[in-house]
Amino acid sequence: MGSETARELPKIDFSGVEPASPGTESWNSVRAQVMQAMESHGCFEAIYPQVTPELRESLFRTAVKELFALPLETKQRNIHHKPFHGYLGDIPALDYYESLAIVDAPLPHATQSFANLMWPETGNPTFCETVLSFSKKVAELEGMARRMLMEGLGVDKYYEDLINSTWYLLRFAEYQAPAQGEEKKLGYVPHRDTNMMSVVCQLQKDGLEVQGNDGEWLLASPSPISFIVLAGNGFRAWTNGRVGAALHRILVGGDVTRYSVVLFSVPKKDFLVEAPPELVDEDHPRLFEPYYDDEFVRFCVSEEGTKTMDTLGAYNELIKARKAEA
Ligand SMILES: O=C(O)CCC(=O)C(=O)O
Ligand SMILES: [Fe+2]
Repeated sequence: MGSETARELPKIDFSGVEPASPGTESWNSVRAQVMQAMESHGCFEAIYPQVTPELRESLFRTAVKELFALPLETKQRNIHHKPFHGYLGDIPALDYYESLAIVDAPLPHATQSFANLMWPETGNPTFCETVLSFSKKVAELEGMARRMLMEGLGVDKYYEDLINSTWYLLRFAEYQAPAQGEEKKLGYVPHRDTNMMSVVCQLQKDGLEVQGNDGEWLLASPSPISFIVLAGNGFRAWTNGRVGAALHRILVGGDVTRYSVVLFSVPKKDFLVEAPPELVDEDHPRLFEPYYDDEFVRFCVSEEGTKTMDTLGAYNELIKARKAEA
């Protein structure tokens, strides 16, 4: 016994907790599970029926479908100056992958201007309504998980500051099925997210895999009411390594095209990612030099950054070397 259970991601039920309920018994019990899962795996599966299966269905069957069916030139209007914040397609090593992103998705004007760009004649009100209610609810889940972790680490006094210093990016991705009969292919290379936390929603059961501590890949298999919550390098740095960033990848196989919608919490441009003093002491020396997310992302897409699996570690060495030179 045990071994099969241990191969699954920790599963945590958020159905009884609400953003306004810190301190309740159910909040505290979920918080203990979140702490344990994040410290051991850097991720967990969240059961979260607050996003109903109906909302998920309309997101994937209507909004996402309509979006990817647009002509390539239209999708390419989704431009953003920061790498990985706009349209992505035709990327070497990501042969099956295409994606679009909305910066500040939970804000009505941001989703509306994205829709105006994609559907200039109508602004697609149904798309906006679905995407807005989805991203607002998922942002609440991210906020609760982040708050619980901060409480668990004794640094929740920074919660409001941190929420005000991050914004949300919503990314829609399509992974083409490889030719029929072929074996599974890498849809997205193994990586750790650069941002604070990511919440993955997928319609199909498989695709996303997370590396366990023993190096084995664990298949995430969320249900129609669950999500995968992953800690990224931003949160790893901010928590001085108390929370590890989950290494993950996407495998695609069979003849079903995979779709995902992921909400990322991202440090704002002027926010210095730096562990608070409460998380640094003799037993926990400071692991990472303070940095700005934009510069870290630029490093991650550079030749040097793409050569390493531990982007944060390599970037940190670079900052230290630059400081020593100065
Ligand atoms: O598409 C997914 O499910 C996740 C992709 C991913 O890991 C990412 O965009 O960082
Ligand atoms: Fe990722």
